Amino acid sequence: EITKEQQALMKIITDAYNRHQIPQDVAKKLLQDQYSAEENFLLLTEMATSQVQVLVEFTKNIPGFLSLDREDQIALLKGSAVEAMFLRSAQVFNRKTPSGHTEVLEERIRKSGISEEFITPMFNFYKSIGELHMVQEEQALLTTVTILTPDRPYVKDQQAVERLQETILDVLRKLCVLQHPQEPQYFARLLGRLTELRTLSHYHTEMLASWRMNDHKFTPLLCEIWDVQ
Ligand SMILES: CC(C)c1onc(-c2c(Cl)cccc2Cl)c1COc1ccc(-c2ccc3c(C(=O)O)csc3c2)cc1
Repeated sequence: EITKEQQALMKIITDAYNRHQIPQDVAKKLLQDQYSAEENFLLLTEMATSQVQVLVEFTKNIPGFLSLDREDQIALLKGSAVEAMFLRSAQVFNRKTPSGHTEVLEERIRKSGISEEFITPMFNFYKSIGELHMVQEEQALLTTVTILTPDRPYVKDQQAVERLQETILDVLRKLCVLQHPQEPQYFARLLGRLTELRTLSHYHTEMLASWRMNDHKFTPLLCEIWDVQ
C-alpha cells in the first residue's frame, strides 16, 4: 500500500496542480461573444500562453525537478507542454460543474482553423479521458508522469529523469488500485492515454504548420516553447 512518504509526495503534487490554474479572468474571456475563426484563434492563443505559464510554475513544485540539469528542465517542458495542455483541456471538457467553459471551449477549438483530420482524434481523446473518471490526484500524477518523460528530444541525463518518473509511476499505480479496485487494468488504461498523447502531439506539430501557413501569429512564449518563427 501507499507509504507515508508517497502520501506526502502525492499531496505536494496534487496541491500544486490545483493551485496553479489559468486565472479566472483569463478563462472568462472564452465566454465573450465574438466567434470568428480569427477571434477564436486569438483567444485559444491567450489560453495556451497562460496555460504554459501555469505549467512552468507547477513543474517547479515537482520534487526533484529543480535538481535536474537546467537544460534538461527546459527540454522536458518543451517536450511535454502540448501533452500537458491536452490533459488540462481534457479536464475542462470533463468537468461536471457548469462553468460554461466546456461548450465555448469546444466551439472555439472546432472553429479556429484546425482541420477536421485533427479535430476528430482530439475530441476522441477528450472523450476517452472523460470515460476514465480520474480523481484529481490521478490527474495531477498523470500530468507529472507526462512531464517527466525521459526520452524527450535533447534530454542529456535520461537516467535522472527516469528515476523521478518511476517514483511517480509507483505512487500512481498504487493509487489506481486503491481508487478502482474493481478494475485491475485501470493503471494500464491510464498509461495507454500517454501513448495517445504522443500521437496528438505529432498532429499538433502539423496543426501549427497549417496555422502558420495562414499567417497566424503566436506569442513569444509559445514560439519559444514550440520552436516556431
Ligand atoms: C496557440 C493556440 C491556438 C493553441 O494551439 N494548440 C492548442 C491546443 C489545443 Cl487547440 C488543444 C489541446 C492542446 C493545445 Cl496546446 C491551442 C489552444 O490551447 C489551449 C490550452 C489550454 C486551454 C485551457 C486550459 C485550462 C482552462 C481552464 C481551467 O483550467 O479552469 C478554463 S478554460 C481553459 C482553457 C485551452 C486551449
